Amino acid sequence: MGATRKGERRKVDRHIVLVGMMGAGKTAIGAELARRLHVPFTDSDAEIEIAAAMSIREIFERDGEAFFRARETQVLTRLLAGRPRVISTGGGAWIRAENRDLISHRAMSVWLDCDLDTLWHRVKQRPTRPLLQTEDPRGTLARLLEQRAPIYGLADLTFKGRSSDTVEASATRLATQIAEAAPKMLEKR
Ligand SMILES: Nc1ncnc2c1ncn2[C@@H]1O[C@H](COP(=O)(O)OP(=O)(O)O)[C@@H](O)[C@H]1O
Ligand SMILES: O=C(O)C1=C[C@@H](OP(=O)(O)O)[C@@H](O)[C@H](O)C1
Ligand SMILES: [Mg+2]
Repeated sequence: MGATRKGERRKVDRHIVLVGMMGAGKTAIGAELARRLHVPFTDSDAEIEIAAAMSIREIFERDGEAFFRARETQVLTRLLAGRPRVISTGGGAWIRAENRDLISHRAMSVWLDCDLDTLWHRVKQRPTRPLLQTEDPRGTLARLLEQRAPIYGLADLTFKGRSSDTVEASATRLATQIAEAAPKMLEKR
């Protein structure tokens, strides 16, 4: 059960899975959206880190990306089998066809679509993303965005981020957009 506003109880009968590029705000907006809908929130990267007792960066360094991707699919499988929640994925999760199939069966997928400048502004300070530890991280981000955008576009819903919005404002707008797109899923009790 959930509520978008005080006194407005809703039932959430499917997972909501956020996909999109690094820095799009999946982790930040996902947590806020879950609070609003009164459902649990899980970030798949955080789950992988807890299970491995290592940071994403350490996992990439020690075991490589292929190992990380296998753990990511395992974690998503487990989370999707549970009760409805908001799940924020890592930016590469939706790119794997196997994960898209898993997610599509059990969830509404939402692409947090953001322009390159906004993404870069948000990720450039933080050394936590191993894929951006390159000579030209902005160029890497641009290339990944170009390659991945058509695949993110396969998500059930596209949410256009605005650089001027706060996380809270984005979560409010996203909750409204989801309710409009899937009124049955967020039915008022
Ligand atoms: N409108 C906004 N939407 C999303 N994130 C925002 C916004 N404004 C500022 N931020 C900040 O940008 C960062 C987004 O990073 P994060 O949520 O980790 O993205 P992702 O999980 O998609 O890589 C966070 O630090 C968040 O607080
Ligand atoms: O785009 C990607 O392939 C990745 C995105 C990261 O998550 P965020 O999108 O939450 O930064 C994390 O899963 C890992 O560094 C790989
Ligand atoms: Mg994240």
